[in-house]
Amino acid sequence: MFKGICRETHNGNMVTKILKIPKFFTCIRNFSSENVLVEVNNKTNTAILRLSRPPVNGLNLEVLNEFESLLSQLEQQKVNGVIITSNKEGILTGGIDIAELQTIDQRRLKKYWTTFRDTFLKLYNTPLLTVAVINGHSPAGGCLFSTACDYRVMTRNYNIGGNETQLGLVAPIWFMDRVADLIGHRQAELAFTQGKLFSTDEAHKLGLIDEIVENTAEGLSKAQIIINSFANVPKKAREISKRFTRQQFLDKMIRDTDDDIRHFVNHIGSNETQKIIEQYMQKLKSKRF
Ligand SMILES: CCCCCC/C=C\CC(=O)SCCNC(=O)CCNC(=O)[C@H](O)C(C)(C)COP(=O)(O)OP(=O)(O)OC[C@H]1O[C@@H](n2cnc3c(N)ncnc32)[C@H](O)[C@@H]1OP(=O)(O)O
Repeated sequence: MFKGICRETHNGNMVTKILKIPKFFTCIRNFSSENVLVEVNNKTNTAILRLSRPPVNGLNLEVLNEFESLLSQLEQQKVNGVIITSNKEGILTGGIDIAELQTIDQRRLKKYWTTFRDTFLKLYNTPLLTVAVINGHSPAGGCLFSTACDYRVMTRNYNIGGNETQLGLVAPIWFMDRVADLIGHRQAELAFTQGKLFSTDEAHKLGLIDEIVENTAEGLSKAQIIINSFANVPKKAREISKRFTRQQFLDKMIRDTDDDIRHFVNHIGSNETQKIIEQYMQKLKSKRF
């Protein structure tokens, strides 16, 4: 049995009823937050999590907190898989909401970066099967979060990669490590020193994404096929194998937590970097990049 909630009015009063829904009854249960929409298909027990924060799904503190909390809920519900995508075809996410970086308040920067790291770690470390359906541009933070998933499919004619160097910023070392895991050290070195954004085709050739699809609908059904392909794999063995293959990266990232946060706060909080960020924002607004 699944539990569902139904709200109705009786004699002018709003009452909430807990409904018991038989498992065989196919329906969708939604429990979206403000910026992240979630629907779980009761038949496949697969969740689709859609970023939904106009205009570019910028990763601000609220989006990160909501994302992390929804993923925890899906872990508790023991869904068979989670598909991560955008509600807006054309942009998975514009990465970090640059407004979050426009401050020299060290406490604020520390809070943001701690949350950013924790959200990434939650996704990287979840025992759930995760598939990114990259249905639009995915620069910087967008690319990073997709590398945390177990599988990536991407629609044609968009860009993905770590463009921080082009902005005059330096991507975190663990982002570089994660990309190197997928495309090899040499290609990652070239990509990050150039701040390179790859086309869908280039990303596929390098192994940054696993498959190319024509549109979101095809991406979602491909993701479901990937999730189904694990149906006969013993769950515990898969989860432990995932943990083992990711343990080394995880240990290093956790060991380096203090250094990484300190470096972020000093780097972003310096007047020099603030000027660079301000100039980039102006370029972005006047579309001169
Ligand atoms: C020690 C560790 C240090 C770590 C440092 C980590 C630093 C950075 C990591 C990041 O993630 S930085 C963000 C990097 N992201 C980008 O550079 C993406 C920039 N955006 C774009 O390329 C494009 O906007 C887009 C995502 C491809 C979408 O293009 P589109 O033409 O559809 O939309 P725009 O007109 O360009 O944008 C609409 C609107 O959104 C504003 N905007 C875009 N991206 C951001 C963003 N990341 N943060 C805040 N605001 C953003 C853009 O300025 C437009 O605003 P208005 O002009 O409409 O007000």
